[in-house]
Amino acid sequence: MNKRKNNKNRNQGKKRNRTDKPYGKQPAAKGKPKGKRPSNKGSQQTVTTTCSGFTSDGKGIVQLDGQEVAVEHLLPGEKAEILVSKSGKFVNAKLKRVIDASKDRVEPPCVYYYACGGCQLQHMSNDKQEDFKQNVVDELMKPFVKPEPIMTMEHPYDYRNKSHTTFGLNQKRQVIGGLYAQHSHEIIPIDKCLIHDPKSDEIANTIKGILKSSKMQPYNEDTGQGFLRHVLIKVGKVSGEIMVVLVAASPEFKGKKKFVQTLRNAHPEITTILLNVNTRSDSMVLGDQEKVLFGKGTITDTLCGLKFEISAKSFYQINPVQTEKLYGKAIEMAELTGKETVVDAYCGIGTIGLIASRRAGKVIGVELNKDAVKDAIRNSKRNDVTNARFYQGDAGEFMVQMANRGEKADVVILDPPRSGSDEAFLSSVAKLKPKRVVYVSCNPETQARDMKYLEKNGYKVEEIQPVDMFPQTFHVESVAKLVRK
Ligand SMILES: C[S@@+](CC[C@H](N)C(=O)[O-])C[C@H]1O[C@@H](n2cnc3c(N)ncnc32)[C@H](O)[C@@H]1O
Repeated sequence: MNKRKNNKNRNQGKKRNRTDKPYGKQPAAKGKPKGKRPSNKGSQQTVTTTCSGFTSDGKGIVQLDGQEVAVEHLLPGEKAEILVSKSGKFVNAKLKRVIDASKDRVEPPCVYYYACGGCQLQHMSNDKQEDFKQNVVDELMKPFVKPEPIMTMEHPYDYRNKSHTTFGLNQKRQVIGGLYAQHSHEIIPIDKCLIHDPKSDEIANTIKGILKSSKMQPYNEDTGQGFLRHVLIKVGKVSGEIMVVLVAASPEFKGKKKFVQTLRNAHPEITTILLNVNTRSDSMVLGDQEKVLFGKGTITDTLCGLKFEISAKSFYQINPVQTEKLYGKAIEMAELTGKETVVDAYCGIGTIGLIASRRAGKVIGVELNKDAVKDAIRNSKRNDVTNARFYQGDAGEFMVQMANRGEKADVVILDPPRSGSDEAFLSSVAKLKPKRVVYVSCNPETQARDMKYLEKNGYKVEEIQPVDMFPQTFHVESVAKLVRK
């Protein structure tokens, strides 16, 4: 397995010694007068306690009045002062000061870490992150088999091929761009995110500069005024192709020509620019309306030796280095001999199915997103694949129809969203009786739930492989092989 024990990356070697000083720029320490020891203050109270374990999202657990409470940025075994506030039955606890630090604590390499919330584990050494994720998967998979050691990443930074920057005005009405703070719509101005592809941050900073020097205003969610909401950037890590999607509140793009020209002059490496119009008030980044301003409107990248065209609205795995390991394992678990009929459910742009097609008799892909299905069909042509068909629709309904028609599937590979699959899909798998099911998941919790259903309905989990697709965050990917009993 790819262990990163010898990894000399940014936060290795910066472990702190045990000390009673506060650590880094912890959020709870912000704005508090140094050295002052607050005690009871209204419903707030400072408590000294010791962390007993982790929650599944990487927070520390402390016991308060017999109740388990989660504290961000606290590590098991650490003694700390925490600020506790109570409102009815609801207890909120924030880390104020670490008194006795864990050997696993490191200085977070990102200066925005405590304000941003996009990453949750940067205060842990890479080895500890690995242990934490392994334990999360081991714990969830206890009813099945012992998971394999997690596949980690040599350089667990700069991996995201997709970035998303939000623009707004600060209190001085200056243009800012960055990420939303956790659980809020407050923009944290950020110039560089350590898990983004560095090129995408350079481009986002250029766009911020163009906004500052033009009359274009960022969109204001409260007033509904302004134009530019977000910028989505997708980078083909192998091809070097770059897509910039300007997400605006209206299709009226004044100064469009000049904006596009200025951006292209600054970044000739951009291969396509799109305008996406999002008039919605929910948290969806992209709206339905899309217009290509420059280039072909898609980018292409290479994964596992095949070329894939990717649209703005299609899903594409965000960490291609780890995706190759994940897909390699999924294909190995499928045990294809060249004859099998394979279902690639929740197939996105067809990546897994097209890679499997080289060793299968026939591939049937199903996906809800229309643009992704178009990409999948184009991708099968682009790679001269003649034994794959892709269909648009709900995977559950599609499988019900397949089962009702008495169709055959030897292997079902599924890779649903975080919410997991559904009973329609899983009960149809049980009816179709494929020899093997390969379940790829970005949420082992829903994966375990669905595998429990499959175990009750004729399958046995034989192998589980966790993969760290999202270093520095609490998220973990898992791929499992189930065989017909
Ligand atoms: C985690 S992604 C996996 C995509 C692809 N397998 C890959 O590796 O790139 C999940 C995909 O499921 C699609 N999806 C979500 N709900 C769906 C449903 N009910 N039926 C079919 N596809 C769905 C999403 O659009 C997305 O493309």
